[in-house]
Amino acid sequence: MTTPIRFELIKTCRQTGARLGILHTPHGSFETPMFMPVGTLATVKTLSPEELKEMGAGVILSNTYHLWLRPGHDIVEEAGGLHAFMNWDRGILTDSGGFQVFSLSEFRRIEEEGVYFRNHLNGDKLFLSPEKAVEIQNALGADIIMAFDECPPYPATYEYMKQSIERTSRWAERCLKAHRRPNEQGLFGIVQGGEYEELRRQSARDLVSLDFPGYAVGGLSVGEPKEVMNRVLEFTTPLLPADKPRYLMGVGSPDSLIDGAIRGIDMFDCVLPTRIGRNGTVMTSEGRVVIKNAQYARDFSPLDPNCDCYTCRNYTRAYIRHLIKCDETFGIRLTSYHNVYFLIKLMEQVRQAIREDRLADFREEFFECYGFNKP
Ligand SMILES: CCNc1nc2cc3[nH]c(NC)nc3cc2c(=O)[nH]1
Repeated sequence: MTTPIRFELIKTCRQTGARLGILHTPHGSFETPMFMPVGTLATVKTLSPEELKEMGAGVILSNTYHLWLRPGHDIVEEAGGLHAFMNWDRGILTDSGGFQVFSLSEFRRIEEEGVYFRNHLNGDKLFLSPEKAVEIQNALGADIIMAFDECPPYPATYEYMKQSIERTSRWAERCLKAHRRPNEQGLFGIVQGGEYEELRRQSARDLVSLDFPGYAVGGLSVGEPKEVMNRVLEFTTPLLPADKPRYLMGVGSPDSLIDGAIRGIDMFDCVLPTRIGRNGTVMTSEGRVVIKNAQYARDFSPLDPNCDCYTCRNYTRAYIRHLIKCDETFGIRLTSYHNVYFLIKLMEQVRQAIREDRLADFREEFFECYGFNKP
């Protein structure tokens, strides 16, 4: 079977072990480590495909659960798939809906066959199974689709986690069997196991034996301390094939992106840049700026003096503060544009540091400048 997703390992950073790679997809090839902007409802909120392209976005995410409910995967399929529907001709990854079921719907019942829960919009009873999640993603047509898994809450007992990962492995096999378009869409397995090394090993062993074209590390960025995430990555990524892409779901903040790349992660996604952008918080090379603060009322400097994005080249903190205070839509467009640009450019700097075998030095400099604590 010709897999549509291929990971090309270019080099490994001598200082940290981080990887520089190229992710080849049916909609283009993109360097890794990469940050993938999230476009839950088939749009990266407030930004156009042209703006995403000009800032260098390669792969963006859309959300199976949400698109299943609205507009319905049948309408997207009729449009010719997500790329045609949203006029995006680069890479698209869809998640499988599992996470939303666990995070959006308080009522739910998990059975072997799948999950029973309620539509978060109107309370209707719903059912998602590995087969249904793959059917929806086959209709949406993303280049990378995700297995249907359970992302247990943090913390979870060893006993609960063990039976959960064993079911997630059985679900992963059912996803592979249900996948109708393996030559056009790469199905990634999701490793679970919480903070338990033995369970991460068991989950990774099960999934690697099924030979997926790529693997995600799931069950993280769910409220655990950063040290726990880093420790889990340290003993999980080495269990995954070096010639396959590794995707850390739901991450993240600038420091977590750097620390994840150092621990062998190639792909990241997070709603952070557009979500905090909508309430007027921006990431800058000197730390976070909450633009509504009175201190910026007469500050005619750019959001970030070291940024060359459209927002920072053309508008001042005072002006953007004014727009946000007045609830002017253009304001959140400017903050969202800058935040997505910031993370995409951060990954460019990470890739350059890997080329120069100095990612640990870069981490030091960035943390110093950004104001993160050292360890
Ligand atoms: C593809 C659906 N499955 C799936 N999505 C996830 C999405 C996440 N998003 C975050 N933090 C914001 N952690 C996540 C974990 C998972 C996970 O373990 N599984």
